[in-house]
This record gives sequence, C-alpha cells and structure tokens, in this order.
Amino acid sequence: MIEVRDVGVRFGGVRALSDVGLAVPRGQTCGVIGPNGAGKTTLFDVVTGLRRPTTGTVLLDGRDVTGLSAVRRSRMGLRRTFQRPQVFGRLTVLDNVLTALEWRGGGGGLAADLVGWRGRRRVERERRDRARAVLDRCGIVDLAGSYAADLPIGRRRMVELARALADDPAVLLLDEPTSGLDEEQAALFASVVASLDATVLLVEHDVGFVMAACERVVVLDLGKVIADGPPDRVREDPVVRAAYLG
Ligand SMILES: Nc1ncnc2c1ncn2[C@@H]1O[C@H](COP(=O)(O)OP(=O)(O)OP(=O)(O)O)[C@@H](O)[C@H]1O
Repeated sequence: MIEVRDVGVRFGGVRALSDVGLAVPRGQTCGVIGPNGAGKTTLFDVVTGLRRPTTGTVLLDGRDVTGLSAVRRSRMGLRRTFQRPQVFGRLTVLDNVLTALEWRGGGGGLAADLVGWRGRRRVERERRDRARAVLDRCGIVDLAGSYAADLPIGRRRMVELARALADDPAVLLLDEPTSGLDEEQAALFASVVASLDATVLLVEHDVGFVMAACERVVVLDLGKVIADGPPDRVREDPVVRAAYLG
C-alpha cells in the first residue's frame, strides 16, 4: 500500500504540491494525470524517495518512509521505471533481468564459484528459469540474447519492466510508461500491469491509456488533487474537463 498524507512541496515561491492526500491499497492500479506543471513528477519523486516533501508524510505498507532514501525504499520492495528507460546497454536482455535477481544473494558467492558448489548451480538455474518466464510474460523472450543497447526504445521499456517485475515487487511506480510504445506494445504493457498483484502508481500523459489501464484515476492540477475515482467518473467530471481545456 502507498499512502501520502497532507504532502506539500515548495520550490521557492512555487507550490508544486499542496495538501495532497492519496492512499492506494494493495493490488490497485492507480493512474495520475494532469496538465503540464500539475505536480505529477514531483508526487512521483516524493513517493520513490528522490525528493523529501516540505510537509506531510509518505507511508509504504503502513510504515513511515518520509525520511528514508530511495535505496532503502527499494529494499522494501518498491520498484520504478523511468521516463527514459534505464537498462544496462552492454548486457543482454536476459542478463539485465538476472542482475535484478542477484541482489538478494543466496548463491554462495565467490567461494561457491571456486568449488563449483552444486547449490550454486541450482540457484543459477532457477534464476535463469525465472528470468525467462518474466521475459516471456513481457513478450520479449525471443530477445533474451540481444544486447539491450541495440533495441528500439519500446523494447527497452519492456526490458526495464521485466527487470522491475523480476522479484515480485510489492509496489511498482511507472513514469510515462507508454512513451515510445506503439499501440500493440502499449496494450501488452497494460495487460501485464493488470495481471500484477503489486500496488501500481503510474504517471502518464496518454490519458486514453490511463483510462483503459487503471482502475482508479487521480487528477492533479496546480499541485492539488482535483478528482479521484474510477475512469468513467473522472472522464465526465466537469472540473477535470475545465482543467484540461484551460
Ligand atoms: N526543481 C524544481 N525547481 C523549481 N521548480 C520546480 C522544480 N521541479 C518542478 N518545479 C515546478 O513545480 C511545478 C510542478 O512540476 P512537475 O514537474 O511536478 O509537474 P508535472 O505535472 O510533472 O509536469 P509535466 O507534465 O510538464 O512533466 C511546476 O510549476 C514546475 O515548474
């Protein structure tokens, strides 16, 4: 579960966020939309831990994480993707996903490598199987041996998603996930996200995608939440229409 309570962020005289409250329960996919400058990126940064709010509190699964770094939050099971997909270009697609599975250890380390420990080989095999299963789910298992740097942006985005999903994240934050995806890839992306148990918060300019992929939509305007509800209701909301049409 993600919760932000009374969050405010100021940049000098600019109030990027004012008294923002939002609780996304476990397993829900919540989209955040809003006109340029509405505060979407700032909210995202506050949840991931890249920015400390000026006021208010951020909780992950009920624990106050306002003072915790992004790294500490990632150890609690928070994963994120970036507007410009972050992948290891010089690694293969399979190795990109394997790196996401290595950090917990459990393979016995260097000593196990030196003596060819059998347990190590079993852990390796299980990780490879798991990585391939995630790639399959993301529609890129045929690219397992390709170098990530050689892929077009839409495919790199799927590699980044596969990495984020590799160890079953509790919380997933997606920053502009459809940019660079064609319609078919965006539909696949939406169906993968819909199949997750994780709590998902996504920030996106493509309002159509958000309305189709999210069970709940939050609209920000000038740093405030102006609407929050199921896509159908938000779409018809006169306040939202006014904010978008100016
Ligand atoms: N580092 C910063 N320093 C000063 N002002 C900032 C900074 N980051 C954001 N702002 C301001 O805070 C407000 C919210 O910006 P933010 O980037 O969160 O909006 P956004 O909804 O993500 O916009 P966009 O859709 O254009 O990416 C804007 O007025 C912006 O100019």
